[in-house]
Amino acid sequence: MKLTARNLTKSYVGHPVLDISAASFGDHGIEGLIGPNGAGKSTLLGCLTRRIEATTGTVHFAKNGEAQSLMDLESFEVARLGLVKTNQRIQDFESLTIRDSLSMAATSPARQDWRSVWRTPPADDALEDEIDTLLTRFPFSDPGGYAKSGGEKKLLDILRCIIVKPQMLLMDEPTAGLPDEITKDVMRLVQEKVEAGEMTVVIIEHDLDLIWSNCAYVHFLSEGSILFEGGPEEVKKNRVVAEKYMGV
Ligand SMILES: Nc1ncnc2c1ncn2[C@@H]1O[C@H](COP(=O)(O)OP(=O)(O)OP(=O)(O)O)[C@@H](O)[C@H]1O
Repeated sequence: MKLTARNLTKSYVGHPVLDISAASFGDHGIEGLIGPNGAGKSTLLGCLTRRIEATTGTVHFAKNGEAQSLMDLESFEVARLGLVKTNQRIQDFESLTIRDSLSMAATSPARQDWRSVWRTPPADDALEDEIDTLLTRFPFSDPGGYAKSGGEKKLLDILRCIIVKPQMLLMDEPTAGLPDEITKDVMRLVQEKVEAGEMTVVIIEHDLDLIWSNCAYVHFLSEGSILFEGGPEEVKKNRVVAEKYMGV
């Protein structure tokens, strides 16, 4: 699957924050999207998934060689197509237990407003097994109850996005608020899914070690535009990236 954007811009009250002439994601397994604070990374992912209305431009999502414009879709319809984004901000999970939250995500991939869901989702043996496996691999302090800390809510958000079985997963700062060990386990799970050909991934992250060690391709965004793209070694050595981001 491939996600492409053309002439994509976003302005807030006449102030431009995004200006992408062309961008393409999905050819490299795990891709990184890096850049300074305020560069427009979250805005770009928001525009790609229709959570943010772009000022101009087009976004297409191609599956099996057939490209579909996303511009007339609501964000939940984009998720239904298999393009799913984690949340930078931690959502309120107080209305659903961890198990129900995972179960609901898996059975209702199109549903975006999880807080509006109150009923208990239907049981399914294979799904229950999958949830058991995830909860063994990622232990919560109260696995039969609710996600408690900010880190647990963040982890649950990521696991819900993965259990949906997206074609492409967009991760906005997955390490923020997560202990190092959990981050490593999450990245191992993501690597497994990517290597199995189940999904591709785009990661926004300021932890550059995570980017260099996981991403096969990196997009560098600065002041709303993609200034450089390439393999991690090329990006590390690039003069513009070094000057604008790494303070060299
Ligand atoms: N709703 C909004 N109204 C006005 N300006 C906004 C809004 N959302 C974002 N911006 C501005 O758009 C610019 C890009 O923000 P964005 O969050 O996309 O950057 P980012 O690269 O993800 O930054 P960070 O790495 O700090 O998360 C920033 O200058 C930000 O202040």
